[in-house]
Amino acid sequence: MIDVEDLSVGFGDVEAVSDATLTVDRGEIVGLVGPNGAGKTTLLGAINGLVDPTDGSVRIAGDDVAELSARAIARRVATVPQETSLSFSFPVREVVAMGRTAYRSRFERASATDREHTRRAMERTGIKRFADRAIDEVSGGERQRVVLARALCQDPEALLLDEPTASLDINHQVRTLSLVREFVADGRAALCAIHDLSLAARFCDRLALLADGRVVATGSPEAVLTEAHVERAFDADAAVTRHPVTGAVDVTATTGGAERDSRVHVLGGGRMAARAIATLAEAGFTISAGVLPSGDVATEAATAHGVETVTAEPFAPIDERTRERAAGAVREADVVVLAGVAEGTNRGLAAEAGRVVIVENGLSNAEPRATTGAFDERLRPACVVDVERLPAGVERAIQATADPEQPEAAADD
Ligand SMILES: Nc1ncnc2c1ncn2[C@@H]1O[C@H](COP(=O)(O)OP(=O)(O)OP(=O)(O)O)[C@@H](O)[C@H]1O
Repeated sequence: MIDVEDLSVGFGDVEAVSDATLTVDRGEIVGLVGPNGAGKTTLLGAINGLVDPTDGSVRIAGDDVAELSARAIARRVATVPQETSLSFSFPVREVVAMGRTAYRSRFERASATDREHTRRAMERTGIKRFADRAIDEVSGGERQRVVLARALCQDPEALLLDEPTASLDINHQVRTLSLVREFVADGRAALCAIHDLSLAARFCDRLALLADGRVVATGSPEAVLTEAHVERAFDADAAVTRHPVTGAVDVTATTGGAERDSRVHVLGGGRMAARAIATLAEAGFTISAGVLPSGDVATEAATAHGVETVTAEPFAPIDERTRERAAGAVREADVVVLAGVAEGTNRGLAAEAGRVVIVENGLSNAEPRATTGAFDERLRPACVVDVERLPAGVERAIQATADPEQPEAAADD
């Protein structure tokens, strides 16, 4: 159904996907697993024709994607993207109905079939309750289900899903993947990038493990999720067992000793920074933080975890001595985590840091995603984290801080 052959995709000097070969047959879900930056999103982008390969080919049901129009691709493949923030404010119902645009001309009215597909997609994803609300007035997890409904409404032959469960509670994670199972049951196919290896093992028929743009293993979850594969691909210690309830392969990453020596400096503030501090502290890292506003939840979390913190009065100008103390901690850190939206001094400090990981509504290790205000372009080069060198434990702990529901309000300095 989906045939990817010797596919390579490059962005300038970066070869994001190298010589990847992969098939997804009718009736199966294939899980695409691998560390951040492995090339999963890029591979999905090449399959739905959004990204041009530098080499190789992609066929959907025998048709070469490079030779299909966008509309023809949309009738065959629907994508549930990782980034679900939509920059307009249509009602949920209309967002779902947009899945039908591949089937009619721009000014044509929705047919009875279109309406029936829209209704069924909303029913299956359980979003009817808020169908009349604006898309920017629903939570992150609800929005993710709306985007899945839009893809189902498109009635495609194949679904491409990029982290479809990332913002979902445990109930909706299982429901969503069960829906994908139902989707493939009648001979369609799904390829799903997914970070939760245990969920992947439970719901996918086969897995493809990607690392550094290459497919390093394919096969059954048991064959792919071995300790050796996981440790090599993710640079993490892993324990592979069987889940006591589901019986599926269960992967638990453990923090290796060397990672604990890393110094992490947290900039920003608010709940997101508080969670970054708590998770990193629990993972055993040496942490410093600030400049944080005194009285802020992040400052409270820092105090509770005995973190060395530079604080200043909220909204007051930051004096040079305070800034210099924070700058000293930033210089000493191996990794700087920008959690929540940092303005002014903190943004300047981040711009001076060698390696910065931005934590916002999810982790971005490569492309900075600012949720409010303009993004300071000076930060961009600093944000392209060298994944090879980023201690795996830092990355995992940071990911655990991602708040799926609420983009964090700015904690100004
Ligand atoms: N538009 C782009 N320009 C330059 N480099 C890019 C671009 N998009 C992705 N990359 C790079 O390509 C590589 C693969 O990125 P990709 O987003 O496909 O990884 P991923 O496996 O989906 O990661 P994640 O798990 O973090 O979502 C990374 O090194 C990334 O920095």
